[in-house]
Amino acid sequence: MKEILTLEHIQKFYGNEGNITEALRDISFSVCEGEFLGIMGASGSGKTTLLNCISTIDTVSAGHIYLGGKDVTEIREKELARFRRENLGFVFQDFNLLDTLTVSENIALALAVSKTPAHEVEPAVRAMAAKLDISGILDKYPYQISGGQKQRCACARAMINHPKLILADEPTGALDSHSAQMLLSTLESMNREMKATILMVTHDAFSASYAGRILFLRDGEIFAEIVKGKNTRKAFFEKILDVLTMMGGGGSDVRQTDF
Ligand SMILES: Nc1ncnc2c1ncn2[C@@H]1O[C@H](COP(=O)(O)OP(=O)(O)OP(=O)(O)O)[C@@H](O)[C@H]1O
Repeated sequence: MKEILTLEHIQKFYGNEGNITEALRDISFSVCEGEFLGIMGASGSGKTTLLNCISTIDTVSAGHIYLGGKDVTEIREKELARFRRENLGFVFQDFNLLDTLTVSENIALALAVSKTPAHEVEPAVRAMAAKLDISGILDKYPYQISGGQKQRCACARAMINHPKLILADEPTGALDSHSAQMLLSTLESMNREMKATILMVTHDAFSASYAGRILFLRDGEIFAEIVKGKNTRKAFFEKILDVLTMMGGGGSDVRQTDF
C-alpha cells in the first residue's frame, strides 16, 4: 500500500540551554493510505507534540515529515495555512462548531475557504451529510442538535475536502462512554467506507482498539507497536492493556464499556 505519511528521525526540543526538554527523541514511522493509526502514551510522552509537528502547527528541531510526498518541514510560514486546509482534516475534542452557522454552513466553511466554485458546494455538503447520516439536520444550528449529531457534523467538516490525512487529538476525551462509542463508530466508517486515513492520539485503551495499528510512545520514543490484523476488537483491546502494563502503567484510562 502507498505511504501517505512518513516521519524520518524526528526530534523536538523545547526550551534553551540549561533547560531543555527533549519531547521527541528519534521518531520514525510511516502511515499507509487508508490506515487507521492510534498513538498512545502516558501524559508527557510526546503525543501532542508529535501531532502538532505533523499538522505543521509546531516545527521540528530535526528530521523530516513527508505528507503525500511533500516535506512539510520545508513549507514556508505563509503557505502553511493553505497546506493544512488542502491536506489535513481535524477532529477536535470539543468539535469547534460555530454556533452562529447552520450545520450545512459549518460543513461548507472548509469549501468556502478553499474557494470551491459556489455551485459545487451544496451538492458536496449534501453528499457528505448523507454518508454521515445528518441529511435531516443541515438547516439546524449546533445548539439545536444532539451531541452525537454534532460529532458527525464535525466529522463531515473534516472530510469535506477529502484530506490526505485526518488528525484526531483525544477525540473522545470529553465524552461519556455512549457518545464516545458513537464517535468511534463514525471514525471507523470514515476509515472503512470512505477510505479516510486517520491518525488518532488517545489515552484511552478502548478508543485505541478501533485503530488498525497502535504506536506507544514513552519519553518521546516509540516503545512498542501492535497491529490488529485479524484479531477482534476485544482481543486487540486485551493486547493494548498488555502493552500498557508492560510500559508500567500511568496515563491511560480504561473505559467501562461493552464490546
Ligand atoms: N511549549 C512547551 N514548552 C516546553 N515544554 C513543552 C512544551 N510543550 C510540551 N512540552 C513538554 O514536552 C513533553 C511532551 O509533551 P506533550 O504535550 O507532547 O505530551 P502528551 O503525551 O501530549 O501529554 P498529555 O497526554 O498530558 O497531553 C512534556 O515533557 C512537556 O512538558
